[in-house]
This record gives sequence, C-alpha cells and structure tokens, in this order.
Amino acid sequence: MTTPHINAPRDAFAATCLLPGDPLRAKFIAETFLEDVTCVTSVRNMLGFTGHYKGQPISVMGTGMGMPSCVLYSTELMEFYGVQRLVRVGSCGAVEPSLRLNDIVIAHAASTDSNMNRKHFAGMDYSAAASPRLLQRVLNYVDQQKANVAVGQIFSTDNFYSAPVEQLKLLQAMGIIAVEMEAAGLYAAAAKYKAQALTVLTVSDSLVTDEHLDAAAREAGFSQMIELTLDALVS
Ligand SMILES: O=P(O)(O)O[C@H]1O[C@H](CO)[C@@H](O)[C@H]1O
Ligand SMILES: O=c1cc[nH]c(=O)[nH]1
Repeated sequence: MTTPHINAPRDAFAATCLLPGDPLRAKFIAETFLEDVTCVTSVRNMLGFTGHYKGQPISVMGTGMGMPSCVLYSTELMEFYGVQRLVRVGSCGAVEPSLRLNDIVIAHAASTDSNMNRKHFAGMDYSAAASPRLLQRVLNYVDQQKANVAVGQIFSTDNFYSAPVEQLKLLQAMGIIAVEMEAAGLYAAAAKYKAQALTVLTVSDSLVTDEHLDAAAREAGFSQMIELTLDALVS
C-alpha cells in the first residue's frame, strides 16, 4: 500500500518517527545515527528512512516547511503506517533574549497565527500541546543528563518573514521563547489520532540579535539535539 505522498509498504515505518522539516536532515540523521537503515520513501524527494537506534526501531522522515505540509505527512504516517510517536526535530528562531544559537528548546505548547487547527475544531481555538507522557519522558532524561535545554511555549507561524518588532515584543510579553512553523499543527493532528507528539528544536536564528546559522548547519549541525532526543526516546 502507498499513499499519494509516501511510496512505502505498509510495515515500513517504526512506531516512533523523528520529523525534521528538511528531508536532507532526515538523511543526515539516518546515515549518522541509525543502523540497518533503509530509505523507505522518496516521493517528491521527501525522504523517509527506517533503521535501529541502540537496538530499537526508529524511523525518520522529512515533513517540508509549514503546517499544511507537516500535517499532511504526519497524518499519512499515523493513518496508514501506524506511527504512534512523532517527534519533530526542527530549527527555530529565538524570541527569548537569553537563548543563543545552537541552544535546544522543547515546546510544551504552541500558539499560532494559522487557521488550520480552527478548521478542525469548529472555529474555536485549540490548545496545541505536547503529549504529557512523551514530554515527561524526554524531560526526565534531560534532567538525568543535566542537559542545558529550555522548555517553554513556542509560536508556530505561517509566515517565515512576518516578524516585525511589534510582534516580537508581543510574543515576548506572552512568554513565548521561540518561533517555528509546524508544532501547533502537529500537536493537533496527533491528538486527533490519539498519537503522542513532541517538538524539540535547535536555535538557528535569533530574532533578538539577528544572528543566523547557515543552511549547511541546519541540515547537518544539530547532532546534540538529535542524540539527546534519540537517547531520551530509547531510555
Ligand atoms: O528546520 P525545520 O525543521 O524545517 O524548521 C524550521 O525551518 C523552516 C523555515 O526555515 C520551517 O520549517 C521552520 O519550522
Ligand atoms: O521558523 C523559523 C525557523 C528558524 N528560524 C526562524 O527564524 N524561524
């Protein structure tokens, strides 16, 4: 069986799947961290892989950028491939002034300027939150390792280029620590399928200081976040 966007056999994915936005980050993760890896899908070059990490089956698949793309792939993974734990491993822009490039952020909840979740919730505002058990598992591991991780609310935007100074001040005033483009949609989609979802991010840009990592670093420079996430998932 295949779907319109995934050309993998039905049993091709593990129950746990990492979801980077960048399909080349998915390839990097598969080649760097997984053993016995197979590329299971490549429709539109949205690469997906399944292998093992420390003996446990794990998949990793790109989602593309933005909620429509991320929700499309995560829906097919849950509905047709039985994926039950979806962990976005993405990049983000720092809103919280104390965050530095390459810092790790875990999103316990995601506000959004997107209308997507309202469409699935009769026009009401859905509270897009990480799965408590998955969040707890990863935070327990983070605490155990004494890893330097910021946990907070993020903002999932439809518009990468929509950060005027007034909006930055508003986000800061509301306690939001970082901006990205998928988590709010992923959290709502996972809730619909009774799956678990979490978002772990690495700061690639600072909206405060105007510092930026380059594309190569965003593709293959997030090893600390990936390793921490994988270790937490198999712990
Ligand atoms: O690096 P990824 O995981 O794609 O995440 C972030 O980067 C993209 C924008 O450059 C958006 O998808 C945003 O959420
Ligand atoms: O959505 C994003 C992702 C990375 N950096 C940003 O500034 N925004």
